[in-house]
Amino acid sequence: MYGKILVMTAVSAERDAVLRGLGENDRFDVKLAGVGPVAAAVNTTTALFEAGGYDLVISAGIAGGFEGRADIGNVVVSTAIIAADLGVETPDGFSSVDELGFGTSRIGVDKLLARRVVDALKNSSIVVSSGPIVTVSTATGTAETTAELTARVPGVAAEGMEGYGVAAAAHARGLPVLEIRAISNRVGPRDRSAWRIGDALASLEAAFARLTEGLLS
Ligand SMILES: O=C(O)c1cccc(C(=O)CC[C@H]2O[C@@H](n3cnc4c(=O)[nH]cnc43)[C@H](O)[C@@H]2O)c1
Repeated sequence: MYGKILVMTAVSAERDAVLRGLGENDRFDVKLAGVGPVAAAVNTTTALFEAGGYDLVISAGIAGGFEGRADIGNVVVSTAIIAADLGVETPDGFSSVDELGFGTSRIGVDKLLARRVVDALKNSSIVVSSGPIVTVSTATGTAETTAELTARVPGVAAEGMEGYGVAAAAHARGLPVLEIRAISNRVGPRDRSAWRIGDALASLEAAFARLTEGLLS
């Protein structure tokens, strides 16, 4: 289905987990995006210029999961990639760039592709769900922001810091994009002691070990 696939992860621990999952597979390149949407957009653009011929770009890594949508250790496959803090604050609340007429904060995902990946992951021990994944420049750390995001983005499942940057770079080259995140923590009041990065990296590895079925068959 897809020939050559570029996977962008923020940090090397995520890249190594993805590579362990993929094993020997020369159809995937896994490169570092850096942390945050700007670094991700710049580094994805560079990767796409350095080596052409990609058919699909994937933003992958760990993420926060929204309560009731994705628990720690679960994997989330994006149905949309949304820059949740791209806009302005007004006395009446947040207004997105879409509402302001300055562009779009939402990059769509091929629904059939997302479904194929979810189905491939479901045939394993991985607990997988799908839904919008938001990208933020400042990770959520309060109940108030969590509630606001949940109200503003119906069905939001996970929060990361790179997806929209990777997606914008792919979109600019006319390439399809997907975000796949393994949950390390719950989105909400900051509690570093509750983070389970090891569990999330193990899920990320397991997901990429299964992924080839959904993408390449
Ligand atoms: O120290 C903290 O309280 C803290 C809270 C949220 C995120 C961080 C990071 O350092 C995240 C960096 C990295 O991990 C991804 N990630 C993981 N969980 C989340 C999250 O709940 N919200 C946003 N991003 C998250 C992110 O994509 C970055 O690559 C520290």
